[in-house]
Amino acid sequence: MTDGITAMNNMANGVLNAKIEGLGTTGDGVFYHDGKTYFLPNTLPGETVSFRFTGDTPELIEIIETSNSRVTPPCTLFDECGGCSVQHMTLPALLEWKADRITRLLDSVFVNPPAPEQYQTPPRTRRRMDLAIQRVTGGVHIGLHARAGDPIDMTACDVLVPELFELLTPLRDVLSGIGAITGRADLQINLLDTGPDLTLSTPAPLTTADRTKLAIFAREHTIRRIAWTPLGKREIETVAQSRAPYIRFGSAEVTPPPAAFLQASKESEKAIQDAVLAGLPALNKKDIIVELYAGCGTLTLPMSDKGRVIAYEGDAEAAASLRTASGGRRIDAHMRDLVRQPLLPHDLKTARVVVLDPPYTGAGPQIEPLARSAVRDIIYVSCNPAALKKDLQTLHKAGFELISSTVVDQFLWSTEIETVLVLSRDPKRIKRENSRRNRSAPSHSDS
Ligand SMILES: C[S@@+](CC[C@H](N)C(=O)[O-])C[C@H]1O[C@@H](n2cnc3c(N)ncnc32)[C@H](O)[C@@H]1O
Repeated sequence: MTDGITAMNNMANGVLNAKIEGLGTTGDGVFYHDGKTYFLPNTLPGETVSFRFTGDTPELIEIIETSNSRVTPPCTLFDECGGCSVQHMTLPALLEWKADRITRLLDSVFVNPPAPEQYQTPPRTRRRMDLAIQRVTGGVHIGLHARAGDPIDMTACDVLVPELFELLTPLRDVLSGIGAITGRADLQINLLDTGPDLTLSTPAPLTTADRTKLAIFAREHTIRRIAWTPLGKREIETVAQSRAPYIRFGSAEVTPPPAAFLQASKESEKAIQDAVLAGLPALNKKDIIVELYAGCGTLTLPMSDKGRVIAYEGDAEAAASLRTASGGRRIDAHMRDLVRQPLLPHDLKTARVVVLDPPYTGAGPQIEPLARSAVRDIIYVSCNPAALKKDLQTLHKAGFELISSTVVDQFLWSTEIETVLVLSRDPKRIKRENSRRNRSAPSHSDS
């Protein structure tokens, strides 16, 4: 037995027992044996299991003691389709696990950080999905890329918003007749305020007949836009458009480019926007908010009611769509690659606050100049705890403390974690926040 962990060797036939001690970043149960860490899919913290090694890989035989957090996965395709790695866990327990992971991360960077607020998007609210299309005898299957091997046809889904799930049936029909789908293809679906927005990527070019079929499909299903790209390339062509599709951010209507980045659900988008707006320092309308990685304006447009936003985004089309929607508002939208050309401390001189929402890899070369700048307040929206930790360490070294954080579970039944962090190195704000926390902490006499 090692590491104080239970890995109880017992019986004949190489059968061993182990206690699951945690959940790994991909959702597999973690146990320790002979000084090594092992992962067992479909097991949960606190469970006692029996397993056997095949080579160096443990294989689950039986769950001997079941966790209270275990439930029967609601979806009939769980374990097959490649999504939802932890549907055998209750949603409250999963949110608690996510919050705990962020708590431990924050504890490793800050001294006595405040506990995170928590938000979880409801089931069947996912409005953005990248789907794999596979030609099969007699038609196509539509499923997830995440699955190893061919996609499983998505005949059930507790994640996707019903309007998009219901569209899969007619989509199978029309895509079966598309000649350009000669093998594996790709379909990005975004649900905008004007309805579904589709981007199809195919291995062969669309024929004239394909284009006609897609245009008829768009008309019959009131889909405002269908775009097309050659598989693996970025040249996007609109093949059907009745009117400009749009999504509302704040009071503005934005027409995003095809396959644009959107937060996973309308509900989680609001939770993120609310956490960002609540975390802004007191501003007057002339104050400058510098926003990095602005996308099409999810945060930009609501923030422009609070101050003047100077927004930077690396994708030219996203930046252009934000610029078009910004007309008449206090927003300057710029296309800029912040890896190749990060903003330097002197570019940030006028910023009252910086809001950043970087991609999965984190802020990379942008974080050092941000830390060296004179900016006092930062709001960091993160979709990757590992990248976040690295960036927070740099910011903490430069004097930033954590004012508050919010964990947003927007990818249900997965281990993905979105977090909004409010940071400051303004001594007055830090002091105010500490006093507020001390006042609201339960005193000993309350207990
Ligand atoms: C997580 S998304 C956030 C977008 C937006 N804040 C939102 O909530 O919709 C990250 C954004 O960073 C942009 N991005 C990725 N790499 C970049 C780079 N090197 N420079 C600037 N922007 C980049 C992506 O195009 C994407 O819009």
